[in-house]
Amino acid sequence: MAKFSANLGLLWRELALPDAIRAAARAGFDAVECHWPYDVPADQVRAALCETGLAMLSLNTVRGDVEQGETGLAALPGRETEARSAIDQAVDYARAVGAHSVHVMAGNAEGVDARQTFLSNLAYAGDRAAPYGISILIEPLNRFDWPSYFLRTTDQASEIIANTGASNLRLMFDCYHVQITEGDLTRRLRALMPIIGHVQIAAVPDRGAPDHGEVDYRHILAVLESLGYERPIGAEYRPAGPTQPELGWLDAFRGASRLSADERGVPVKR
Ligand SMILES: O=C(O)C(=O)[C@H](O)CO
Ligand SMILES: [Mg+2]
Repeated sequence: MAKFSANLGLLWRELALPDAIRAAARAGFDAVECHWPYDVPADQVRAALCETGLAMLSLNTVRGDVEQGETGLAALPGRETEARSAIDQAVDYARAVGAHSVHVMAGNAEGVDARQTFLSNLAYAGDRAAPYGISILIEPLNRFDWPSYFLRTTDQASEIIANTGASNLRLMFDCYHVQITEGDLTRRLRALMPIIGHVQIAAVPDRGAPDHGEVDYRHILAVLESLGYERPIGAEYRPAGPTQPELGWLDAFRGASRLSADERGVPVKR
C-alpha cells in the first residue's frame, strides 16, 4: 500500500511548523517533509515529530538572497563559502530533528559554467552528511516555476550524481517538474530507480492536489509499487484553499490499482 509524506512547505502553510506536523499526523500522513524550517527552533520540530511518530524526510538548503531572486547557492561559482555554510546549516538542522535527507539547492546559473562548482559542493555535502546517515538530494526544477535554475533535467542530474562520486547523493524525482520538462514518467522512473532518493507528486500543470490534470497518479503509484518503491511519496502541491478539505485523494490513492501484467512488461498472449 502506498505511503505519503505531507510537504509542509506547501500544505498547512498557515500553521507553525510543529502544528503543521500535528495536522499532517491527524490527517493520516505517514511522514512529513519541509522546505526551509530554520526560523523554528529544532527542538520544537523534534518534539512534534516524537509526539506524532512521523519522520521528517527532507529539508532544503537556504536559497540565498530571496529578495534578489536567488534559488540556492551550490552551483554558483565564487559563492562556495556561503554554499558550504548553507550545507552545514542544513545538515546540522537535519541531525537535530532526525531528518533523513537534505535537498541541496543549485541556484540560478543558466549560461554560467556552474557544473564543476555544483559537483564540488555536492561532494562536500555528501561527506558532511554521510557520518549521520543523511542523504543529499538534487532536484531538477521546471523553467516556468524556477526560471534560470541550473538543474533542469534528469539526464543532467544522473550525470552529476555519477560524477560526484558521493555514495549518499540521490535524485529527488518530482513528477510535477519532470512531466513539465521531459514527460515519459513511467520509463524514467524505471530507468532512474537505482538513483532515486525521493519521489514527489502534484497535478500538472496547475500544481494542485494530485487527483486531476494530465498525469494519472494511480498509474504512477502502481509503477512505483511494481518497482518495489516503499518509501512515502511526497505530496508537494498547492491546495486551492485550506489543506484538509482537499485530502480526498489520500485515502483513494492508498489502495492504488496494481499494474496489469502487460503494463509491467510481462509478455502476455494476445
Ligand atoms: O519546487 C519544488 O518542487 C521543490 O521541491 C523545491 O525544493 C522548492 O522547495
Ligand atoms: Mg519538489
